Amino acid sequence: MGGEGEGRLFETRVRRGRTWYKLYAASVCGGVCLTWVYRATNIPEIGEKGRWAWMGMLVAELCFGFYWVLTQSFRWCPIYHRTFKERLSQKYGNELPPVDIFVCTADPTIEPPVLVMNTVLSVMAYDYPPEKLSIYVSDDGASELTFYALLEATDFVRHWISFCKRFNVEPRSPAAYFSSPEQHDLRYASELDRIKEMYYAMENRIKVATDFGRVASSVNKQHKGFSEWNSQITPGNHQAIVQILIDGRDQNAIDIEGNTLPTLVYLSREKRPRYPHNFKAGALNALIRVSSEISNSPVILNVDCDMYSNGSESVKNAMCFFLDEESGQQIGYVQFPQNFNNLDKNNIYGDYISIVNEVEMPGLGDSIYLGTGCFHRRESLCGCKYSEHRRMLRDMCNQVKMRKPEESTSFLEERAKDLASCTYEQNTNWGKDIGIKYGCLVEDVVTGLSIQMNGWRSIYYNPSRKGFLGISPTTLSQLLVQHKRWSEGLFQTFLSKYCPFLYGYGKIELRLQMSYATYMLWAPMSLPTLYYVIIPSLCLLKGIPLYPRISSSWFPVFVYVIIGTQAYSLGEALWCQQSFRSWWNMQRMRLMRRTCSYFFSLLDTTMQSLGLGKSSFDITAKIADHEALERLKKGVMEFGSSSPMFSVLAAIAMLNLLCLVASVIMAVVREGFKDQMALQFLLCGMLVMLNLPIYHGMFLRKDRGRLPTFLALESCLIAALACLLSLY
Ligand SMILES: O=c1ccn([C@@H]2O[C@H](COP(=O)(O)OP(=O)(O)O[C@H]3O[C@H](CO)[C@@H](O)[C@H](O)[C@H]3O)[C@@H](O)[C@H]2O)c(=O)[nH]1
Ligand SMILES: [Mn+2]
Repeated sequence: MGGEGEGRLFETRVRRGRTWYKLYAASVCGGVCLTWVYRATNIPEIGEKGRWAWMGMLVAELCFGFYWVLTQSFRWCPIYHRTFKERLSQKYGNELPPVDIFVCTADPTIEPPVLVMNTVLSVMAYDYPPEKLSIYVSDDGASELTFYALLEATDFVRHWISFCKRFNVEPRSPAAYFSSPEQHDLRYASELDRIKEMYYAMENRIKVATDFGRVASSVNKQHKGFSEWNSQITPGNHQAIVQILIDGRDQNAIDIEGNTLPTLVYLSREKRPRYPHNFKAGALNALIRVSSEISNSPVILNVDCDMYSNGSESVKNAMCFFLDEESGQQIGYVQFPQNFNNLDKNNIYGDYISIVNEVEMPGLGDSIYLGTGCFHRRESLCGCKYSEHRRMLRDMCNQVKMRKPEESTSFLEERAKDLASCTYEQNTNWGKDIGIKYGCLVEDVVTGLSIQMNGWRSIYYNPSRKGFLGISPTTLSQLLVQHKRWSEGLFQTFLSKYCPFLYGYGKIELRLQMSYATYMLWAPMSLPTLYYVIIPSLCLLKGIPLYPRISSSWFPVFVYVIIGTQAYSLGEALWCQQSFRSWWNMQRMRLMRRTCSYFFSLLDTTMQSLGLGKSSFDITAKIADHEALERLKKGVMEFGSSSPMFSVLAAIAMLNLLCLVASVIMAVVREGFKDQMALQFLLCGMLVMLNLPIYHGMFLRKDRGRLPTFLALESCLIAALACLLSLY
């Protein structure tokens, strides 16, 4: 898309070394085909032992093979973008288009107001003309504590913005900056102390209120906005609340150096029990409408409340794409990667975001919309088709917020409330053709896909300084629940009219269709995985061979496929600056996600298609208790609660342990080691190794994060029963 040339604001490069990769991929592909041939030609005769098990293996391996082909879409032709910010300032100076920034929050207990406020402060301090920034906070929790935190921020930000700009500090979330190891410059030590003190005093006031559960009555009088809260308000039942906390058009809204401040708006859309609120998608759509009334900027950035801005140049970077004269017109959105600042160094929860960011996403050509850290052109989000666009973005560069005489702040607020009412969307196309799509747990992915279908291109941009940092789950059950929600949403999308192969056919590249499908098929891939972690082990116990013997000429084929794919994935992890241990943990978590999250989401999807049950958006917690954090630091997995998912995990772990131990005993006591069992033995052994933290959590640990005792008993029982049943 981007290219050489003086005037270009960005360039696009293709990664080198692809020929080697293609040779490798072709050889693995050949290997996989050969394993299929072996399976198909060696099925035991009718009446022979293991005929069914064998056929199941064939089906599972066919699934794995096809899935592997899908994953090649990422690796075939990865591209990278680079922006030229100097040229942007040469060309446009401060004449840049205005930007609306949306921050979503939904629950003051699991998303603490201080966290939300830090995210808001970080985006208010962007290195961008402040009069062109408007920040909108959507609070689905309708919490006066969140409102209070923002109110506090309106004062602090006057100092913070000028501090950031004078000393060019990064990152610009105060909490993150004060705790970052980045060397603070001694030249401004006294200023730093002063602003730190101011921040912590404010943080303390907010925390006191948060602990108390509501704001003090003295604070209550400080702002008219508090009058919206009365004892009847609950998150699910309240009127629309819109408060313009800072009006950028107001002459008095200035920082301590006299520069204009960005606009800041608090919004809590109306909610009533009888009206579906459509979770985050509904919140974003209300934001789109409310912002169109107040600032109506042509570019929109949306972030989750935990995703603070870590790089103050992100807006300018995004503009390099939108304002590029050759291809900028067609770009519908620019997605920055998700990154996390709370990953432990051993990576016990096998976070693979680095692989996604460095390897998979660059391979798409375009980008998937990931729900946070994404800049949209307003038109693309509002359902306009690419060819229909009229105004060029660069013509909007001079658009500044002008106060029309009749538009007082309270007048705007009243108008905005109508747009945020729960009846507004009735009999409209909101959630269908306009705005974020409804009815899907991964509203972001579907919305991105439909923007691409409307003819817009998209950019995945991964700068070396990470643009955004958020919080990833810190307990195993949080993580599994989050993945369940994703895989459920993704699979439902695959089954819906948005299936990339049908919906996207002829409209987006095959490679992109395949990449979408790779994620959307997580849920059904749980079945072959479950088969593979149960049946070969049971067959090992029973003495039914499922793989070629060591002396067979098929043996090297299997070994090549196994070692080839594993070594490659290790190489990829190392290339992404992960350690061996981190890679090993990723393998474990991949297994757990597949056998638990994906399996449960498959079950739920099936139930729903039978008309039983309904999916819900379980918000990911952004806090953890102190003890649990200590364990995380030590690299110990947190089980804690007893979720049904853990029963499956534990049962599979016990089953493999039993099969391994029993087969070792039998080999020693009875017939000696059979060489046709070698690969099965290896597989079972590997599974036991991967499951070590589960045995540890069941039998050895005493802390509160261990697996509950009854779960240990239950899993032993199930595993023993399965073994006995398979023997007879
Ligand atoms: O009714 C709701 C539910 C959630 N949210 C907000 O949505 C964001 C994402 O929720 P979170 O529970 O943190 O989701 P994640 O597990 O982090 O979700 C990832 O996946 C989602 C799609 O499932 C995307 O929308 C998110 O941007 C992406 O970070 C948060 O800011 C929430 O406050 C709302 O505003 N209203
Ligand atoms: Mn999140």
